[in-house]
Amino acid sequence: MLADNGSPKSADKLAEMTGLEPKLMSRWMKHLYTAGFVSETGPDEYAPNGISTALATRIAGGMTKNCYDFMNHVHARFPEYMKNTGYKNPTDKDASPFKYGMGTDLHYWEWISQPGMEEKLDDFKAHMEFKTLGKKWFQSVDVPQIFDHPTDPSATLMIDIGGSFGHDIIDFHKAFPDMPGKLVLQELPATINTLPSDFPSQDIEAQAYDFFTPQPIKNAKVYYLHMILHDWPDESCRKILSSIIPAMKKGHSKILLNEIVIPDTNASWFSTSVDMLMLLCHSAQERTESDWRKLLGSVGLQISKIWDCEGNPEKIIEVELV
Ligand SMILES: C[S@@+](CC[C@H](N)C(=O)[O-])C[C@H]1O[C@@H](n2cnc3c(N)ncnc32)[C@H](O)[C@@H]1O
Repeated sequence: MLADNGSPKSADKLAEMTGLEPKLMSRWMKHLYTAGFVSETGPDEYAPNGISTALATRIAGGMTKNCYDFMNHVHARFPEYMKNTGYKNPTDKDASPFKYGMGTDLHYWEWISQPGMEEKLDDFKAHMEFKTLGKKWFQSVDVPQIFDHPTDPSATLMIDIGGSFGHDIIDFHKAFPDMPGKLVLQELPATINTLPSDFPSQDIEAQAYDFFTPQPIKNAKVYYLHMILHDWPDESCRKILSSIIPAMKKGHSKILLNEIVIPDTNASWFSTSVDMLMLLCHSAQERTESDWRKLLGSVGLQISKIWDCEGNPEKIIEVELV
């Protein structure tokens, strides 16, 4: 649809360009118009609108495919899953709606990291980039205060644990190129092994690491986890946090959780939509402030501050050893 500067095209023309049978294209385009995805410019003639133009980009298109493509199998079988599990709140990562719907024994991350899933992993990567297109967390908090005005270039400034393909830590480095200290991206080997050769390895170290194993980098200033714990039920979150705690230096190290905090009333559609996605993919959840305090307290951590991030649903939760 975007060819020739998005000029209006007949359904027949679109059929010719894509190989669809013209009658099918005509029926389809009428429906896409009623659903708000395209503009109708005449009888059986259409042009892209803002939505179709955005969906044609790698980032918005990949995000949409990641949420709906194979996940439609999970949505379709969810009522059956609920019936079989007695309509209980799913909290078992080994018996998630995803596993049931996809008919797989693999957890979401194992499934999407398999050989042959490169395109789906790329859609996931696009989804992660999409959700950080707006204002970044470090643009709406007092960064020097959080990092306690660092001065030692040989110390580890921040580790982005489960940082996907590095988009957050790369952007942080661009925003604070002169802040002293090392930056590290930690991720599963399937992701680290596919980092582009131009990954800024001189400035940011990339390390293959499973966050259920002991954190190898001790005394870092900040252990940053962006939308990690929301992928896991409480029991798994306790294991992830417990793998970091022995590496932390009391009075120095912090964990920064960049996570949704669901308010007690008037939650946003974004927060509850992501909550439903976490339920389906991982038997996991978004959390309220009291959920966070309870979870963190159960492993000997405490919240020192929650930064509102100018109303963004994703907050910065500053966490220290008790
Ligand atoms: C929801 S994504 C968040 C990615 C990134 N932090 C962001 O917010 O854009 C969760 C990430 O955790 C990574 N992950 C899952 N299991 C992991 C494990 N056991 N060890 C390390 N990373 C893991 C996934 O590969 C994925 O990139």
